[in-house]
Amino acid sequence: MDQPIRVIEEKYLKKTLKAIKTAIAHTKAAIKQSNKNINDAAKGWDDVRIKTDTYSGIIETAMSVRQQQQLLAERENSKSRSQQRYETLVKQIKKPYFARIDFKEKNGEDTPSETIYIGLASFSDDDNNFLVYDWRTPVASIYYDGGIGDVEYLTPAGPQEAEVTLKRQFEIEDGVIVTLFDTEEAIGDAMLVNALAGESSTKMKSIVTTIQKEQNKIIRDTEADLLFVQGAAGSGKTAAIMQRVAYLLYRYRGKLTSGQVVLFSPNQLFNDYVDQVLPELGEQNLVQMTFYQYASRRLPRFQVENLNQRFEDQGKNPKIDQLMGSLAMYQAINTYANSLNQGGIRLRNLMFHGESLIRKEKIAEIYYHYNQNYRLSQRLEATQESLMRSLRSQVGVQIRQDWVEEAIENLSKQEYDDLVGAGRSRLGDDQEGDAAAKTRINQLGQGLQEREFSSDKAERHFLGKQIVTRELRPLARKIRRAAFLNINAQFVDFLNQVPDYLDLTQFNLSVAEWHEYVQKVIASLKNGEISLASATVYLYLYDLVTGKHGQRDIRFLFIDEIQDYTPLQLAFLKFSFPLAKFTVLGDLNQAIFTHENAQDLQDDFSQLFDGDKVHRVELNQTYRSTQQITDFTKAILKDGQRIEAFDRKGEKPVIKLYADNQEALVALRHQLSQNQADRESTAVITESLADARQLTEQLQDTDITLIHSENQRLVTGAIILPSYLAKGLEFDAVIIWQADAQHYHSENQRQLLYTVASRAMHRLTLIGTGTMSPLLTDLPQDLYQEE
Ligand SMILES: Nc1ncnc2c1ncn2[C@@H]1O[C@H](COP(=O)(O)OP(=O)(O)OP(=O)(O)O)[C@@H](O)[C@H]1O
Repeated sequence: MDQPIRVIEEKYLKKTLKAIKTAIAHTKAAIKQSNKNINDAAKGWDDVRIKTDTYSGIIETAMSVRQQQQLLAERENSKSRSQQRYETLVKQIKKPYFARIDFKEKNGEDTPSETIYIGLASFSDDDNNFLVYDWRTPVASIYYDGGIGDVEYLTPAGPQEAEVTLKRQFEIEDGVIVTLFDTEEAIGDAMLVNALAGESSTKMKSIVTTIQKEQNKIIRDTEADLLFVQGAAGSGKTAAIMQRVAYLLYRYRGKLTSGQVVLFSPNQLFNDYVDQVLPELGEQNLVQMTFYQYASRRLPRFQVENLNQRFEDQGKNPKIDQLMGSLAMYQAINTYANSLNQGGIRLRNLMFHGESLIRKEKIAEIYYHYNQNYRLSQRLEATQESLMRSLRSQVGVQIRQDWVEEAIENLSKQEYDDLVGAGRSRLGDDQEGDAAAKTRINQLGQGLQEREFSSDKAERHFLGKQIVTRELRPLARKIRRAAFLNINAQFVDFLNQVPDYLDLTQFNLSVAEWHEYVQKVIASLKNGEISLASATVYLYLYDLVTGKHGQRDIRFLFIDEIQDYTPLQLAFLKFSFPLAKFTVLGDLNQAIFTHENAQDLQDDFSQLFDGDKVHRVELNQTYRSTQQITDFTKAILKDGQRIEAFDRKGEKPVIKLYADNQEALVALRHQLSQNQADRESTAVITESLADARQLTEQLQDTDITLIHSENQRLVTGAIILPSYLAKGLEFDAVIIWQADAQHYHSENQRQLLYTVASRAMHRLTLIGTGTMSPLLTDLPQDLYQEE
């Protein structure tokens, strides 16, 4: 029986490979032709005649330059399309598909059975026969959603029922079928076991061949405005969202580009870890950033609190942390900003040559003389226009001032030439083809000639005007950038007024405690430092005052490790990306920053969306770790019962406690060599960065790399890293350093311990001194070995 199946399949593969080969040859020829077309088009530059004598000549020149540019762009586009296709085909010829399904559509009629093959991308031959279907096509969903029998899958026209009669999985390497087997399940366990058997790597891989049904739901959801995924550590949240991005880019191809999809990730290391998945799936990478980067980029004058500082500082005043990140704070900012329509805007004088040219009182008068119905953004815009008018009228005033006379006297030859036009850049010099440049050329006439003046007075007037305009330009820029708003003062004013805008007692805070905190914030602002919590308040207030509406071009926003965000941060992101559909993923049990507050997060955030458009998916099956490690880590949690381990056997986690640090270090060295001998790549995870640094010192003579900053690269081989940098990553073997009562003693660290322990795929060792951490003493003893 086996033989004929293999023969049939080999025949189909041969036919497919042959067609792909032909397509490769065609595409190669197309690329060659495109290159030739581009060269031909480039020659067209020789025919573009530059005429600058007359205005119509200039326009004619600009038009032919533009035409020429368009022609080239079209040909470049066509080349890059062919090149992309070529790259896909080259991948396809190695592994054209990974599955086959035979099914009948159930639509009341007696439809014939269909066979389709599923691969990374679709492939059709010259006669438009689809030999392979992209895994993202609606029909391919059948493969992921069920076993043999009836399945329902979603098409753009609505749900469709089908009866599946065969599911076959393939492993094809370099165009050769290595294995093939039929399965009755959704995704055969054998395939999954195989996929999970590999070793950890510094780069995440795609899971396209073994996507699970629950994950498929996440990947293909296009209805939700907010898709909330709660999933245990290692349940494939990150893997699923990378697939989802690839799916969305396919589903909305032509309308959606990878630049319109943004992922907020826990740290830079994580960005580095996942950056191969999309290229592997034949798509371009999305925009990835951390909240810290987002805030820092927008606040270049401040040193925003980084991951390490945030980790070390947390919990100093949990009540304040909770208040600063709450939705009550979000509301307070809204109400406060609204009140600025009546009064209270903080402004700066507009300074010119060391004196205030337009005083802030005057600006305030302008700002508030507009209609009551004006919104803050309109008020600001109208004020800017009015200030620009005042500035323009200043030209006539300033031109008569002594400083202008002096400036004219002191002009060097070069400055003079610059002002009167000689040596100024001309159309084409800087590729600038805008109307202003054309007009300038038109006015200046041809060549590097100087302007002629009818009299000394006219010359003086001309020069004076040029000088004053030049000097006033920075001020004009300030007005356009609304730099007359004193946003620092506004922020502090808001903080001072917080007790009037929200109920401090709800957060168990007294007014005195609050003001003490505000003083600290002011002191750090003076040092140019701002916490992440304050930065969020600051930016939101700034956006409301300046009437910013966020980035409207972003269509999909992903937030990984959402439990580390505050409700305010999320509300702010919703405001900042108003047209984006949100996919947020997290594990409330891994809340290493927000702790128990994370539990309310889901509800808080959902409030901001239309209830019908909020979808929730829970992933409880874990894939990363062996059964023994998952059973151990889930027992660390108080309510980890729902987490299900994947049936993959391994060693039990080992807890090793020693009398002193010296002995513990000896054991650590021993474990490191053992792991190395067993080819298990190891991460030694410490609680803090200081601990990681100290340990690295102590292991100086060992081949081990300290990962101290998120901007580093992950390397192969043994590494040491602090807990907060391990988020989202995984390693063959993990050693938790100082896993003892002295270091992991507080209930607050339970989630941290769970997070770090759940990074291990095959081997978990906990090494400490003294007594066992109280977070572990309650664990059933059969879940671990003690040494
Ligand atoms: N369907 C699947 N097929 C094969 N491997 C899978 C599948 N789902 C998840 N995995 C693997 O399981 C591991 C954990 O996945 P991932 O990192 O996405 O989990 P996570 O939920 O984001 O975890 P954490 O919250 O701990 O960061 C990865 O190695 C991933 O490739």
